[in-house]
Amino acid sequence: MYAARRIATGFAQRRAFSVSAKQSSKVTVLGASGGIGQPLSLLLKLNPRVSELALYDVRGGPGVAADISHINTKSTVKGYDPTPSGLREALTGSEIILIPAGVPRKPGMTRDDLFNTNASIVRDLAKAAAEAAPEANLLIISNPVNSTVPIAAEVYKSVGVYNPKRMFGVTTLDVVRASRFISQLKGTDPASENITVVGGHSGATIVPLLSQSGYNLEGQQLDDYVYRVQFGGDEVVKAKDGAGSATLSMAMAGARFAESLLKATQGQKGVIEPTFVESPLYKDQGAIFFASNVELGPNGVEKIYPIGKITDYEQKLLDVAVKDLAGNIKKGVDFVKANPPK
Ligand SMILES: NC(=O)C1=CN([C@@H]2O[C@H](COP(=O)(O)OP(=O)(O)OC[C@H]3O[C@@H](n4cnc5c(N)ncnc54)[C@H](O)[C@@H]3O)[C@@H](O)[C@H]2O)C=CC1
Ligand SMILES: O=C([O-])CC(=O)C(=O)O
Repeated sequence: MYAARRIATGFAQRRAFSVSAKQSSKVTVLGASGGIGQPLSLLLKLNPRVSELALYDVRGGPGVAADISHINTKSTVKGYDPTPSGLREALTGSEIILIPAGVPRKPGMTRDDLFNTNASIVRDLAKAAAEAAPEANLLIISNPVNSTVPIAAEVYKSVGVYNPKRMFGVTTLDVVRASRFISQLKGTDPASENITVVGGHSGATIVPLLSQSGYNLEGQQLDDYVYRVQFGGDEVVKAKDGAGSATLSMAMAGARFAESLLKATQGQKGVIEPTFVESPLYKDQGAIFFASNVELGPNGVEKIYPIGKITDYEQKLLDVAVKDLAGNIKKGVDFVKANPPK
């Protein structure tokens, strides 16, 4: 299965790789019993780069861990009780912390409608992570990502341990969708597609840069493609009809991003993934965080790539995205200022 996933990873390093640096890593999932948390934990258990898997949730963490622990791969798996000490133990010594904790959308909702519930969940989990594992890489999946990442950053600042190189919003699903959708239009192999998607992770803030992959869709076909990438999440929300949003494709995307980070922390060079990080690219317009291609390294963010050459059409999309993003980011920052973690 992992071999198949590696092939499906557009950014995968294709050359043979001999692991030179450390090969063991503790990975923690907060929200491990959820729709994303369970398949994500399963995929992490199948990843030989993970040596220890810590599963925490406000309900059901130990059960999911017991189940996954029977899979015959080497890593150890432990579920933790939903107590402050359980959370602390799950986090201590962790190198990568993934947070898919929080409520998903129902039809008719935007991701921003999740803010009221998920902002405080992410704030409190980020506080625990900042205290128990300040050096770990924090990968935030909980929506609205455009605001939850700034929330976590503010919390880390309040604890005095913020390192922008180690805080990531997971936007990989947008790239996965962009690659799949173009392959459906063009009859290509989706595993070979590598569409750059920049901006943020909701609606108009998601900007696929199709021209950079040499594609030249026009008119309605281009509009439809862009809309599908921007609102791909809504397709799933509508189809699930009240039972949540994307979970399985998100688990794949989260596992892919974690795998890339593990490769980079374990010594591999040239690992590039798009991700939402503190970024200089549109800082002057208030978008302190921005998703673009990022080279990962042993210390997290190694290099943030510039946007590069884009069409006028893409520039217009980008202008809208940056404006929306600035508002989403400010909302997250203001939330922590008004409601600091306890
Ligand atoms: N970044 C992205 O591309 C995507 C993000 N998402 C987001 O991921 C989040 C999770 O989605 P699902 O897994 O479908 O939801 P879910 O409701 O199935 O699972 C969420 C889990 O979080 C747990 N939880 C809630 N509060 C917690 C806390 N304080 N500590 C630990 N665990 C806690 C719940 O018990 C539950 O098991 C949502 O906010 C959703 O919008 C979903 C798809 C894609
Ligand atoms: O649409 C949602 O609410 C979940 C999500 O972020 C996605 O599927 O991209």
